[in-house]
Amino acid sequence: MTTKTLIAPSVLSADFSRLGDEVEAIDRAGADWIHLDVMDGHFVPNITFGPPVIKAIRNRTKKLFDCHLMIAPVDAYLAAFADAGCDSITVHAEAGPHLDRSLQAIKALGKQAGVSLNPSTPENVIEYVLDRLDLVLLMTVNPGFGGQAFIPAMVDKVKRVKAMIGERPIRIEIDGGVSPETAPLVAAAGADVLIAGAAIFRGGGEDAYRDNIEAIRSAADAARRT
Ligand SMILES: O=C(CO)[C@@H](O)[C@H](O)COP(=O)(O)O
Repeated sequence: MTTKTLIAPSVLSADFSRLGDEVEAIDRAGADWIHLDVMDGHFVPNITFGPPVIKAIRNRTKKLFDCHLMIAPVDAYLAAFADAGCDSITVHAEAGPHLDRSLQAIKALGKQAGVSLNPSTPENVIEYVLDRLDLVLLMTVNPGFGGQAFIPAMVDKVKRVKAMIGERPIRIEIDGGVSPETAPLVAAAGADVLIAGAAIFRGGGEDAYRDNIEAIRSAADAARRT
């Protein structure tokens, strides 16, 4: 959809003891969006943070807060995440029970609506909700943890989703194992937004984050041009 690849650092790999400072650092380092991984210890085998933490860091940047809800059930919590300052809210198709209802609720809250698919979930589950979507987040690792290896079979899925979307203004986001080595694969297949945690939050500071963001972006943009 976009001509330039957008980079969304996942704060899952940030230093949580200095989360507000880390958000400011990735903002200054060139992040396009700030990716927030919310995990409940039920839908995924890890627990992170919820609306109070998001609200506490909201005033540290003006960049888009891209909220990825790995929680089930989800509908009862959508308003709290909207109120906390999330700009886009993505729910998992697998979290259920009613994906179409969840997407309608997100739009009614005035937020961008996204759906995420685990690696094993076929893309056809989004066929009948495409017209409610602003983004599709394709997991390229199994959700729950940062620093896992990219699953190469997902490149074909990116191509299939790109074809399904057609001319609709829906962004494809990629999440898991994104690095300068894997970014070209998904960018060439049709990805618009690359989420990365471990590959950005290494080196421990703003200058390293800037280099890491630029390395992913330039590798992706070069692949898009070829
Ligand atoms: O949603 C998730 C994990 O469930 C991701 O956002 C990861 O946090 C990406 O981390 P890296 O694989 O880039 O380290």
